[in-house]
Amino acid sequence: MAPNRTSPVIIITGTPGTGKSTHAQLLADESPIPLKHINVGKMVKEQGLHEGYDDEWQSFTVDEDKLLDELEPLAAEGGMILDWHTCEVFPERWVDLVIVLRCNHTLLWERLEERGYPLKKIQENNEAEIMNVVFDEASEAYQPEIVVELQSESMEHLRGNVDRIVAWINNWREDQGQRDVRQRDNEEEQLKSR
Ligand SMILES: Nc1ncnc2c1ncn2[C@@H]1O[C@H](COP(=O)(O)OP(=O)(O)O)[C@@H](O)[C@H]1O
Repeated sequence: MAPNRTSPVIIITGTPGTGKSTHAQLLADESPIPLKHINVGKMVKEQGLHEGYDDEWQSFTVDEDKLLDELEPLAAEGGMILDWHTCEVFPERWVDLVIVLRCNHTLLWERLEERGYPLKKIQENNEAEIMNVVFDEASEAYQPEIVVELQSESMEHLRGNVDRIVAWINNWREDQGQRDVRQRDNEEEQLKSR
């Protein structure tokens, strides 16, 4: 956790179609403190943070250095939801909570088909979901206690997940407040003992 952040940085990740943007938007609307929803894929495209378009995969090849430079000041400030299908590029020091959304693969297939993805892209993503690719990546990149897996198959899941994250934000603020008080007390003690 960065020492001076007054608002957390939350990653919402998962295979495409698991519900990242839907969760991030609702969370941004309902969070007790302002959180900026950053759809990283959209940002890469709109701000040209890429090395070109890959026709085979129908997606942009991300320039990670450019992306991280762009996000660094926002991460330092805090108060942000990073919505992306991958997460291990973000430095550990940036991140307070990682939500990995999960979805039954039959349902995921339908969602991606509805989105008009080519068959190859649907198959690739479906396989990634079955093989736990995003969860494994998140678990390798961050401390296990900040990585939380949540099902995203129904509106009840969506509602419950956002409520849980809001409760987590309230706890985080409380912990942060207590830490600030302890830090102030320590500083006062040190001044007195000089
Ligand atoms: N928990 C959920 N219950 C029902 N439908 C959902 C849920 N999460 C997402 N969806 C639907 O699935 C589709 C993909 O969601 P989206 O948020 O765009 O996924 P992602 O950002 O992970 O690609 C959308 O049509 C959305 O309405």
